[in-house]
Amino acid sequence: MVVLSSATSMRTKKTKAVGIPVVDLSLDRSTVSELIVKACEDYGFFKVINHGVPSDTISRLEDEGVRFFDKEAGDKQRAGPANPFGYGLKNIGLNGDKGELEYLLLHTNPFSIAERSKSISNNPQNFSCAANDYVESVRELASEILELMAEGLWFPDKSVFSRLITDTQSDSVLRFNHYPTVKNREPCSYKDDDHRIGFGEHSDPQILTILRSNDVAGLEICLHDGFWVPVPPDPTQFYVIIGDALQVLTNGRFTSVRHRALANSSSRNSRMSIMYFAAPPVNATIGPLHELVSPENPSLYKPFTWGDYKKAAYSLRLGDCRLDLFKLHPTNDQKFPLFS
Ligand SMILES: C=C1C[C@]23C[C@@]1(O)CC[C@H]2[C@@]12CC[C@H](O)[C@@](C)(C(=O)O1)[C@H]2[C@@H]3C(=O)O
Ligand SMILES: O=C(O)CCC(=O)C(=O)O
Ligand SMILES: [Fe+2]
Repeated sequence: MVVLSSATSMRTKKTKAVGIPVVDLSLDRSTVSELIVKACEDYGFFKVINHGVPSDTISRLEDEGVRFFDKEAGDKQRAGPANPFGYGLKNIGLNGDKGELEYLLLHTNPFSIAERSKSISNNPQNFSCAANDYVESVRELASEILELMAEGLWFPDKSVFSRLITDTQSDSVLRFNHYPTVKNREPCSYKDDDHRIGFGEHSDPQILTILRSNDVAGLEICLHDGFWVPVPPDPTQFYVIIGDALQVLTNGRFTSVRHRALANSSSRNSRMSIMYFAAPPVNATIGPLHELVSPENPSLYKPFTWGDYKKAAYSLRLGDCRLDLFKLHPTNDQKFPLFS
């Protein structure tokens, strides 16, 4: 099943009908695992339906997010500045990237959530509880999807990916992005050609991302041929984004999709998205799995720890191709020198 959308090339501005894959998790396991592998190879992105996350778990966290972003600027600033965790306004990361948004970035460790919630909410216990329940539910969903991927790739060990994110030391992150409505004539912090950018083009560094938004559009993904495809918002379902670490683990068989969020200029309502970035522990080694390496498919990346990769990500700009730093067979057009 696919949802139809239209794609625009940055250069030609041509559009074409494009189907974003939809995976129904209630179908039989072997069909689901095949569909997921195909979506990961072709798009690095898909939508899941019948995902099993309770609607009440979603709405409780959504309400907490709305309550926070509705606060006075000064109150929100008590939870900032984002360094990288906390409340951020227009500044993304530590190297000068900007976008038309405000956000909250939290580590998913329950102690860290409990500490942060004191500056986020007037009822910190409610916030912590909603965030922990949500994290637990989407972690289960992410773990199920990773097991289905391993099955679809015919790996004997079906938890080869999932155990990286279910580890108690997992470095996973929860993010709320809020894109206020900007009128087209208002000055804009970040503009790329004709686009007012909410969150600029990038790939996610982690293993995978589970994204959900309210019913306001803005997210776009980039296809292998360079066309940008708007993703129709669907508040009841989740989108899955393949991250760089999964690209490496699968030796390039799955590709991390580049995506962006356009600033919210056409809608009367503001857009809010919530992302769970599923990551391994900081000291976990990420490298191509031996099942996907052969003389015909030599290893494309040198192994690194998740900690090394995060360090590289935070030393670069949002749109940089940080995976190039870890390629084993660099080409001349690469942007960065390799680490020695
Ligand atoms: C500019 C940056 C923001 C980011 C860290 C980075 O240096 C490059 C990767 C960015 C990203 C994209 C996905 C997630 O939103 C994020 C939390 C992550 O892990 O990597 C952000 C980082 C951030 O906003 O701190
Ligand atoms: O807000 C969105 O829809 C996407 C944001 C995103 O890609 C990110 O925070 O990494
Ligand atoms: Fe992202």
